[in-house]
Amino acid sequence: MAQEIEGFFKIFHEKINNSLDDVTKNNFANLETNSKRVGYLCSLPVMKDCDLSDEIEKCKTGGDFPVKKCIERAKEGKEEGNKCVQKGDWVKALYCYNQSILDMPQKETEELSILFANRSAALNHLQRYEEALADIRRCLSLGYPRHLRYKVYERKARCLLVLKRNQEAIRAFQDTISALDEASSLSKEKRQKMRTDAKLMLEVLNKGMSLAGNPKDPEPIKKAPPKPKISSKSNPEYPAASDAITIDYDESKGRYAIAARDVQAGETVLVEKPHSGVLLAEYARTHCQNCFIRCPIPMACPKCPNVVFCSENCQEIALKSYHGYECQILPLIWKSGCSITCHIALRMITQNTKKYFEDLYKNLDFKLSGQYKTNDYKNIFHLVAHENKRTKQDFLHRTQMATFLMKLLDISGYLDGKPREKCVGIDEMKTMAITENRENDVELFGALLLKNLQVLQFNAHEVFELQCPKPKKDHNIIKHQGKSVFVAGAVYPTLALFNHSCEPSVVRYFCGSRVVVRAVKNIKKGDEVAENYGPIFTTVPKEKRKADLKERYWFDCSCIPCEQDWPLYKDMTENYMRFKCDSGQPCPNVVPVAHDCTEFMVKCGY
Ligand SMILES: C[S@@+](CC[C@H](N)C(=O)[O-])C[C@H]1O[C@@H](n2cnc3c(N)ncnc32)[C@H](O)[C@@H]1O
Repeated sequence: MAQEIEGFFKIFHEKINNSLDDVTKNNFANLETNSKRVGYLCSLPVMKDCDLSDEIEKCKTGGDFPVKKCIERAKEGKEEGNKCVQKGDWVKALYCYNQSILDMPQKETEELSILFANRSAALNHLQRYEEALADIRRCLSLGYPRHLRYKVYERKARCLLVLKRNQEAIRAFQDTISALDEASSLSKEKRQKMRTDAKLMLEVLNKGMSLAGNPKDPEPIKKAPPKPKISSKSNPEYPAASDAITIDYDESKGRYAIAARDVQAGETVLVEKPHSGVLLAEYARTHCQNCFIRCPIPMACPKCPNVVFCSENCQEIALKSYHGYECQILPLIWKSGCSITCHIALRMITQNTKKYFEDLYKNLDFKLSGQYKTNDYKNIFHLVAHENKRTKQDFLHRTQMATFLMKLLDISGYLDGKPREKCVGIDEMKTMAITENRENDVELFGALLLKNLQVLQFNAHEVFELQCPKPKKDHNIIKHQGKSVFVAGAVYPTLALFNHSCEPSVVRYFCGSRVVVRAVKNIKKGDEVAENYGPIFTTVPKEKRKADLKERYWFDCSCIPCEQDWPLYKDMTENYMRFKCDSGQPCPNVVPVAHDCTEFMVKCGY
C-alpha cells in the first residue's frame, strides 16, 4: 500500500534522523530484537526533546484539537435539514440530519431525540420504513418531548401499515390517540381531526383483522447485505478457505496455496473477514468504521463526530474495542500523515486488550498448531516479515514509526487499560517520550508494533469498493461504468498465505470488509492456487513485473509467463493463435498456430 508521508510524521522522522550520531546508529544496528530496538530509541534524549506541538498547531483546521462534537454546528445542520423539508428535498434533508446527529453532543438528549424524529420523517418520505421505525424507537428512548409524541406515534402507525404489521399499527394508533391529550401546541380543531382520523383507522383495522382471523404480523424486514459464502465445505484446518484449498510449504517460496481437489472456474474458494482493517480518513463519515459498508443512515459515536457505523452491532464492537482508544486520537493520526499501514499496525493492538497480548506474548514464538483462525494474532505474528533480509536503515526507519505508534498507545489510555476521559491535546505531544515507568510496556508493545509494521509490508491488502452509477431503466447492468475505489487497508491471514503469479488462477473482490476469492480457471488437484499481487502478464512487461515484485515483495518471480516470456496482449498479432499444450503431461508450453495453418494436429515440440 502506498506510503504517503506528509504532515508532522515526516518532520518527526527528520528530527530524529538529524539528531542521531554515528555511535548511536551503530549501537542501534547491533541490536537483535524488536523490543530492544524500540526500547533503545525510546530511551534516547532526542525523544524527550522532540516537541511536535508547533507542527500539530500548523495542521489544525480550527477549533480545538482533536475535533469534538459541537452543538452549534449540529444545530446549523438541523436548521438546514428543516429548510430542505420545507422545499420537499428529502434526500438533502436526510443528509443534513445525518451530519447533525454526528455533531450533536451525547448529553443533548432532547436535541438528539428531535433529530431522530426529524430524520424518521425524511426516511418515511423516502420509503425507508424499517429505518424510520428504528429512528422513532431511538427518539422515544431519548425522551422526545411529550407534547410532540403524537407526531411520531402517528408516523409509526403509518409506516407499520405499509409494512402490513397491522397488530403493531393498531397499538401505534392507540398511542397516537393517548398522546394527543398532551399535544398542547396543537389547536383544538387539529387535535380533534387527528383523533377522529386515528379512531377511523382503528375501526377499519380492527374490522379487517377480525375478518381475516387475527393473523400474526409479519417479521420485521432485516436488510442485512448478503453474506458471501464459499462454494463447498470449509477446510477444517483453514476455516476461511473451502475444502478445495490447502497450504503447502517450500524452502524457496515459503507457504503457498494448492488445490486439494479439482477446482471448477467460478468456485468461491475463500471468504475471509480481516484480522484488522482501517478505513481511509476520507471515508470516515460515509462508510462504517467497522465493516466498511456505505452508511446512508449512519449511527454516531457517542463521543466524537469523526466516524460512523452502519448498525448498533458494528458500533458496539468498535466502541468496546479499538474505537474506545482511537476515538480521541483519530484526528491526530490522520493529520500526522502516517500511512494506512501504520494505522493498521496500531489497530492490530487496540482491537484486543492489553491482557490478551500479555498472555500471548510468552508463547508467540512457538510453532503454530491447531486451527488457523483469522482472529488469532499468533497467525499474524508468523506471517512473512523477511526480518533477516532487512537493512539497518530499514530497521531504523520502521522503529521510528513504532515509537510514534507507541506514543499514541500511551496517550490513548490503552496502556492503562481504559480510554482517557479527557480529550488528548497538543500538550501531550510536547515530548515524544513515553510516560515514565513504562519500560515493560515498551518492551512488549514496541516489539509488537515493530513486528506488525514488518508483517504488513508484505501481507496487507487494499480494500476496494465497486462504485457504479445506478443503471438507467432497461439498461444492461453488466456494462456499467463502475470503478473500483480504494477505501481501506486490511490484513487477511489466510489470504496472506497465497503466493503470487503473473497469470493468477483466482481473483479477489470485496463485500464490505470481507474478501472473496474465486477461481478464474479450472485448477487441477495439486496445482498451485496463486493470486496476483499487482502486475499481470497481459499488460505489464516482464522486466517491469519482475522488478516491481522484487522491490515490493522481495522475491524473484519465476511464474510461467515470466519464465517463458509470454507476450503482452498488445504484442499478440492476429497472425497467430496461441494454445496451451494439451498433452496431458504437466507441460506449460504455449503453441503458436499460424492463422493460415492447414495441419489437422499441431505438435508442441517441447
Ligand atoms: C503474502 S506472502 C505469501 C505467503 C508466504 N509465502 C508465506 O510463507 O507466508 C508474500 C511473500 O511470499 C513470497 N512469495 C510470494 N509469491 C512468490 C513467488 N511466486 N515466488 C517466490 N516467493 C513468493 C515472498 O517472500 C513474498 O514476500
